[in-house]
Order: sequence, then structure tokens, then C-alpha cells
Amino acid sequence: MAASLQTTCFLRLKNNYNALQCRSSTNRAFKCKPAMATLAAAPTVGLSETFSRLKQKGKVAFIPYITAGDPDLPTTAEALKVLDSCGSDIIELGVPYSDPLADGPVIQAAATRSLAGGANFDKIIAMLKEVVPQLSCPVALFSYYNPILKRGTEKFMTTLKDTGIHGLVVPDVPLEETEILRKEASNNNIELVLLTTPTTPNTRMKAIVEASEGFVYLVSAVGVTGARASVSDKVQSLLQEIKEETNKPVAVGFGISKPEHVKQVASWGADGVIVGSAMVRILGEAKSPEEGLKELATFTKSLKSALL
Ligand SMILES: O=P(O)(O)OC[C@@H](O)[C@@H](O)c1c[nH]c2ccccc12
Repeated sequence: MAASLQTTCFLRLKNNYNALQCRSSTNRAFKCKPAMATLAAAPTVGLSETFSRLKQKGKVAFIPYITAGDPDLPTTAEALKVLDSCGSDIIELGVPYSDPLADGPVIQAAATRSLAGGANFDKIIAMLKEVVPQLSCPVALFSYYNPILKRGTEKFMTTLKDTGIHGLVVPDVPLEETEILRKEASNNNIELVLLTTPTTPNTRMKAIVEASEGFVYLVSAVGVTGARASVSDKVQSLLQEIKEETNKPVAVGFGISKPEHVKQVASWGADGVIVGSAMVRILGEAKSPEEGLKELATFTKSLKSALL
């Protein structure tokens, strides 16, 4: 561990979840503003309320995605605090899954590492019960449909509510099967975000936009997740088409990985910008968790500043 870190770490066993508490002279390097850790943060507001508050200030939401348990759950706990303290407005947290068909190689590898490291839904929830009260921004959980069905939709949603999760994205649930998900989500004040893509027919896009809660997720490119060299300028017209149908906020994801991408998408009228693979790569491929957290803070600040 680099001497500059002089990190003193101690393990505290709690709720089936080893809490790696790092206190280090460079901890400030991880945090961009005083962490909320010491005082329980005020309860966060939900996704749509977050967007309306930002809109009143003429701001665009910065929304990072990371995979829970990659490289390990204590690092995820720290990464959530780093992302929050470095200006994230909403955080997407992925539940690792063995068959992430909508994910590209970076997030697939993250899910594989996380599952190999023993992460599972119960341990992720135990970690979130510790961390969510320390965050000032809402968390939207990302889960494929099958793990929800296996647990039972009602039980899954009440667990999210009890954990203080505000949103849910289920990338592989077809619109026709969202009825029960939407009912249970609404019973538990969970905002169920639906996705529309560049190839979604207009009538179907209208139905998706109508049913989506929290925000509408506009997938910017066909294919799977993964950083791209540029963001398709088709996104500009897609945003206009969606905004003709709804006043709901629209956040754009897929391929966004540089400050210029963030600026471009915001200039086209997006209410939020989502960055996943580029964040996941930093955490998953760093020489050490501490190094990954430091790089995550630097990267987050560089993307957030493109929105200021
Ligand atoms: O990784 P990218 O290209 O930055 O895209 C965001 C994406 O990772 C995140 O929103 C996400 C993770 N897994 C998904 C599955 C489907 C749709 C979206 C996602």
C-alpha cells in the first residue's frame, strides 16, 4: 500500500457484512466534501423529487452506476460515499447477476468478480442498511428480472423500501410484464424506471414513457453497455421525441465516459446523464481498493464539473 496512504484499516463485523472502515490521511482525497458519515444524513428524497429540485436550479443530474460487491462489499460501501460526496445526484447500484445479457464486457466482468467474491442480495442489502442513511443522494437499484421473480416481487419491493432505496431499474423486463412490478413498487414508494431505446417504435415509447416512474431511461445506443468513443447525435432527436410526449425527466445512458460526452448530452436537453462502465472499470481494475476509490473520486469530479 503506498506509504502516502498510511491507511489504518480495521474490520468491524456487523450484520453479516464486514465493514472495512478506512481512516487515512488521504481519506479527504476520497471525499470531495465532508462526508455525512458522522451524522445520519437527512432522509433523501426520491428520484422525481431530485430531478424537480435540480430543474428548479437549471441543473442536470449526474448519475453514476457501479456494480455492488466489485471488487468487494466494503469497497462498494466506500464507493457509494465517494460518489455521493463528489456530487452524484442519484446513484445506480447494480445487483450482480450470472447472465447479464444487456451488459458489455466491463460490467459482465464486474458481476463475475462480485459473485466470485461471495456477494449476494442479502449481503448487499445488509451493506446498504448501513450506508444509505449516510448518503445525501437517492439510490436506484439495478436488478435483472429473474432474481426478483425468485425472491417474490412483493418481498423484493418491501426489502427495498425497508432499506431506504428509492428507485428500481429492471433492464430485461418487457413492458407487458411490468404490471405486477409497478403495483408492488408503488405500494412501497419505489419508483420503477423503464427504458426506451433508439429502436423502440414510437407507440411503444409512448407507453413506456407513460408507465415509467422517477425518470425515463433513454438508452443512447443499440447493443450492450460499454464506453463508446462518442455519443450518437441521434440522441438529440430521440430526446425531443420523448419530451414531446412527457414532462417526466429523461436521463441518457450507454457509452458516456468523458466530460465532453456529459456536456454534449446535457446540451441536447437531457435531465440526467448516466455513466456506468467507465466507473466500473476504475473500481474493478485498480491496483488496490484504496487506489480505485481515489481514482473514482477524481473521475467523478471531472465528469460532474462538465455539468457545472
Ligand atoms: O455502462 P455504460 O455504457 O456507461 O451505460 C450505463 C449502464 O452501465 C447502466 O445504466 C447499466 C448497467 N447495467 C445495465 C443494463 C441495461 C441498461 C443499463 C445498464
